[in-house]
Amino acid sequence: MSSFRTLDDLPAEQRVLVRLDLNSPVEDGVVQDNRRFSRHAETVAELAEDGHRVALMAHQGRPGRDTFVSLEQHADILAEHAGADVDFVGDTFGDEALGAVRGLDAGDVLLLENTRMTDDELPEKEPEEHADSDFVRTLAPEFDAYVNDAYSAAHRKHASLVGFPLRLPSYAGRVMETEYEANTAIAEREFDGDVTMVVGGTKATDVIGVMEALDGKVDRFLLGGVAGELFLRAAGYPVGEDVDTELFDEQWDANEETIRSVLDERREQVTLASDLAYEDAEDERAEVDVDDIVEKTQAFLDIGSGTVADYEPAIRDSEAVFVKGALGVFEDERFSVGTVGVLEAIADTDCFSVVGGGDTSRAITMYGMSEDDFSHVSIAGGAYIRALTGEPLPAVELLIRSAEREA
Ligand SMILES: Nc1ncnc2c1ncn2[C@@H]1O[C@H](COP(=O)(O)OP(=O)(O)OP(=O)(O)O)[C@@H](O)[C@H]1O
Ligand SMILES: O=C(O)[C@H](O)COP(=O)(O)O
Repeated sequence: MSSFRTLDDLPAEQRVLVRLDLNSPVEDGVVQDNRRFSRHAETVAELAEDGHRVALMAHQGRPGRDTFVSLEQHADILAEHAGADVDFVGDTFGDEALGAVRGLDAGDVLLLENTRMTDDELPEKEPEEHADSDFVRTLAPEFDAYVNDAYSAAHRKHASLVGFPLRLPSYAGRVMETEYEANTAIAEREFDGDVTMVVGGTKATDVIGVMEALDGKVDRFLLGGVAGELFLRAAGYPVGEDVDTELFDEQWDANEETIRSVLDERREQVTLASDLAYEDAEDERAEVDVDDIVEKTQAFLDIGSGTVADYEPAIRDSEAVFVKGALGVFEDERFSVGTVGVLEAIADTDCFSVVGGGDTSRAITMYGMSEDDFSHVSIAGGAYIRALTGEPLPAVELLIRSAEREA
């Protein structure tokens, strides 16, 4: 299906420059382990075991943010998952980095410093301009091949993602390969039965855009989270407004027209929550039917159990289910009923299933579900959204161009 080359095509004994996406939550300066490490570790271990000399590039945070830190801790976490040593050099492409790269032996792995610490990385430029930057022109001649495994950053036109494939024969890593195939399935594959999309989370603008773009590809949308409340508002219920939050009003203004047109044109495809959950005066979970809500006086933090029961048969009857966004604030166990109930219903079927979004996929681990019960659990956020809508990903395009050039 994909028209880029993969590690199966990589010649032996290469000096490989590999782009990973290890961008992670950072709490009080401590980098938090997550799925991105365990997934990329497989690509890294394979390259090392095959005897290549491996230099890794990755980014963390953005300049000016608390999460903008060195990759020193990332090297240790990655090493643990890969079961191999991962050396670290605190330099991106200066003399220190070049010295460490030249010192690599077969099977060695080295992580270079945060790519966003060089000024050449971040400007959104055309690939040709990036390929001409000092960063790319200095590092590329040290390598025989470039491997991009950073599917979750593939929507960015940054030097380490789009510059190197113009200078080196380029290949997709294992994460890139699997993510690409699973996430484009909704746009590319024909399913015999119904395709269902579960839509929730806080980024309503993103998911409403997906709903609009997937007209014709999805038979049924099951709604929750912020988008779910905005749709209820459009359907005439007194919800979907901010009460001590900043999640609703702005996104309502930005999306009201689209929401109304989706409801007007495709009402039968959109299933709205029939009940919602909130925190009562005793700090317990309480539920209310949407028909009984007179005024929104406090936040709704989950879909209700009646809604979960409505959604389960729809999931059971589906051929494919795609998830984007959690149906409630699942991080608080009291409000995990919707997200966990729907994920468990998906896990119980043998439909083709993809769970996307960094936050949402965390619920699988948090509540003891097994990743193996889903066809694919994506580690991508923005790139997943773009894949669902069929928008091309610049870094993937460059891998395809490299394959065409070398053919
Ligand atoms: N009703 C709600 N009110 C407030 N927050 C909610 C509600 N429902 C879900 N959430 C929150 O949505 C978050 C997940 O949504 P988000 O839009 O970030 O999606 P994601 O696709 O998982 O992540 P990302 O795109 O960041 O990788 C969860 O952390 C959850 O707490
Ligand atoms: O975490 C992500 O979604 C990717 O690494 C992209 O990061 P960015 O949004 O800071 O470019």
